[in-house]
Amino acid sequence: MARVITVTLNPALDLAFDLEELTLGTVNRPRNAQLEAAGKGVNVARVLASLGHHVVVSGFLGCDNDGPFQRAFTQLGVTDAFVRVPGETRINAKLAEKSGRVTDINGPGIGVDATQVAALLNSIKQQLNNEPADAILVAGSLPPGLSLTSFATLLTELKATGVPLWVDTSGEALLCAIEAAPEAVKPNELELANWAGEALDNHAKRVSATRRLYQAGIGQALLSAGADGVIWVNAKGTWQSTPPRVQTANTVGAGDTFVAGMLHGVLSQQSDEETLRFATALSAESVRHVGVGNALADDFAVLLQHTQVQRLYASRTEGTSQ
Ligand SMILES: Nc1ncnc2c1ncn2[C@@H]1O[C@H](COP(=O)(O)OP(=O)(O)OP(=O)(O)O)[C@@H](O)[C@H]1O
Ligand SMILES: O=P(O)(O)OC[C@@]1(O)O[C@H](CO)[C@@H](O)[C@@H]1O
Repeated sequence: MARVITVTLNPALDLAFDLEELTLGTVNRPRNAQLEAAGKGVNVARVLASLGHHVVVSGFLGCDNDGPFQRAFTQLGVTDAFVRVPGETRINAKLAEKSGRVTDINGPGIGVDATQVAALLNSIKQQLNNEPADAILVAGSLPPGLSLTSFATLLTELKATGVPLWVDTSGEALLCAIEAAPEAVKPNELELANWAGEALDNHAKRVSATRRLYQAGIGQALLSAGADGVIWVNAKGTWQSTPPRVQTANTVGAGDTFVAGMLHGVLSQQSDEETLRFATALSAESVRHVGVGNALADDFAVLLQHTQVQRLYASRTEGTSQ
């Protein structure tokens, strides 16, 4: 089993509401409400730990409400290396309607300063000194106070440790991450469109943009496009997957489940086809309920069977003019 350090710079307590239908400007009374320790890297850690990997969770956590995180980390059996900062970690509201539509309200998060960023880097390096890691994942948005320049420096320092660096972020932070050329990035369609400078509204454009992402120096270029599936470009070629049809209840955490599934396959030396099939099926499993995907679901073998995986090109240049 692998050892992975997940870094969530801006974690959250996710408050998931299960609504028949959201009506703006009125009192909405959900059928259920659930509060859970989350944030992208924490979600990835949940999946990796459930698959038997050793996980160190890191990032910034507010001192004043870290109880639910501590309880979750103990239950998951992950090592808590979060740097504590004064104040409260944000609470993000997730409003899921019966139709499958989800509205996210994500707070800005707790502010951090340069001293705390330096403490975080030292703490991750300390973890690496204690025991080597097979991958570092940096996931989610940047908290207030962490500038793009500091983020770029953090990524450069993490990359310099020699441990494969995976990044899943959005907006300006994604552009910054791509500049740093980590081992892997996993934008969704809108996020990659922002980098590509055009809407990725058809298959050909999605494939072409993901191949350009690979050419920009990303070893594992991964584009997720919801129910339309995934494009994956690496040194061995270009792959496409399509998830099985599932009843969508809550899509929050689907991308995180997918990233965790990919890390699991790659770090377990599974074939590319097996890796992509597993990660795609697991992320489809996750949208059927609140929370991350569960590989122990009764019908997981059926989901795997109904996940389509196809190799589009055998090398990164096949099918191009290069
Ligand atoms: N409606 C769906 N049906 C089946 N599978 C889905 C659906 N939505 C998402 N998935 C699976 O989850 C993966 C990730 O979803 P998506 O592209 O929406 O990521 P994301 O936008 O990063 O998600 P997140 O909400 O976690 O930020 C998809 O590639 C797909 O495999
Ligand atoms: O505001 P960010 O950091 O971009 O995203 C945070 C978040 O929406 O991502 C996870 C789902 O992927 C949730 O657990 C969490 O609330």
